[in-house]
Amino acid sequence: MKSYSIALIPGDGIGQDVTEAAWQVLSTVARHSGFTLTGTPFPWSCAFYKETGAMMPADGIQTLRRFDAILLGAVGWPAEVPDSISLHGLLLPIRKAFVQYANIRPHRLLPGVQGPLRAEGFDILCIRENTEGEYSGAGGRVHQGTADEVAVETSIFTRTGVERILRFGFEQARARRGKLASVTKSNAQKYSMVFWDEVTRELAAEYRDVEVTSYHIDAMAARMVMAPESLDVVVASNLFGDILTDLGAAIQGGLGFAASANINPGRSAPSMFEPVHGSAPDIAHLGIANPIAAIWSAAMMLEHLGEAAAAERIIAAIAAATSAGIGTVPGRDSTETITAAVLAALD
Ligand SMILES: NC(=O)c1ccc[n+]([C@@H]2O[C@H](COP(=O)([O-])OP(=O)(O)OC[C@H]3O[C@@H](n4cnc5c(N)ncnc54)[C@H](O)[C@@H]3O)[C@@H](O)[C@H]2O)c1
Ligand SMILES: O=C(O)[C@H](O)[C@@H](O)C(=O)O
Ligand SMILES: [K+]
Ligand SMILES: [Mn+2]
Repeated sequence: MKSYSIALIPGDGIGQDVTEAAWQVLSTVARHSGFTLTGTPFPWSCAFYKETGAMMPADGIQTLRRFDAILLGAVGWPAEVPDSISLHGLLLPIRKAFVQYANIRPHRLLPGVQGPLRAEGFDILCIRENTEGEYSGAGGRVHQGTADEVAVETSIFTRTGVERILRFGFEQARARRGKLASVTKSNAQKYSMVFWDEVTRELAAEYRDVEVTSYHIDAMAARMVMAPESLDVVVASNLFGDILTDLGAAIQGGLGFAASANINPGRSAPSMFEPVHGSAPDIAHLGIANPIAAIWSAAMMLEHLGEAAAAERIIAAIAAATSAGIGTVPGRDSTETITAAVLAALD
């Protein structure tokens, strides 16, 4: 029997609630599908930071490397640890060290879910560059606390990084409806984003079957609201992709529905699967977090591991639950009720 070893990092706040739900679903689907999953939990989080002074141990990356995949909840507890420390201490080092350069985030309405838009038939795949750009962490501060204070933070765009994410986008578009939207702000950012547009045009010559259009980020934000059906695959830099995918989550009914996969396409290291949302301190441990985003992310993990049929079973079970009206009204159904409905649909 095939067996997969999964590193579980529930993290903070509702990350813990939804990872528990996703693991229940994974365990059930594995039982029905003829493979085994072994989960090894890691308590790396803001609480761990408070105890040890680090978000993960010094050999954390080395420890994770031997797993087939990582399932993560959310990282951040801003009341106690600055977000810049928690993000740069756990999530970003994993994405970078494991070359998870493609952050894939699907945005579509599940059956029974009423989004805020009149549009219903959209099916967007956002692909966010996940290792460099605005998240490079290159910068510094001088004269801190004085009137002469200076803060600099430089975006870094490399040909390797830009080309590989665009190529990934073209490939996804080719496998879907053949349309790629490349998002920049090359009117204002005249070096990095002009470079991104140039590489887009270079690759377009190789992918003549894909219809590629370049948009500015501001226009894309409006388009996702006004004409989401006009979009297929959307590829963007790290920060632009981050922002657009919370917008994507909003048009699909909320952050409780938005799944994501941090993929290492070359498979030289494990990929990581997590909902788009954060630790939601406002609802943490109240038992009302929507686990669907995390469960959908778990399905993306199975698909990546080669268990496509089991992944489809999970997506179908989520759809069965939402079709029956479970989890479709924000805040109404408990995490437990929604999880139970998905589990029941798997049986
Ligand atoms: N990838 C990650 O781990 C990740 C992502 C985003 C934010 N964060 C961190 O999480 C913390 C909180 O950030 P934030 O408040 O900006 O964003 P957030 O995504 O945690 O929450 C935004 C809003 O959406 C709601 N929400 C989010 N997920 C939900 C769910 N599953 N069900 C129901 N409602 C849900 C929250 O209650 C909140 O009102 C910060 O520390 C931030 O840095 C981490
Ligand atoms: O990448 C980020 O900015 C955060 O982890 C989070 O907002 C996300 O979208 O993953
Ligand atoms: K998350
Ligand atoms: Mn985000």
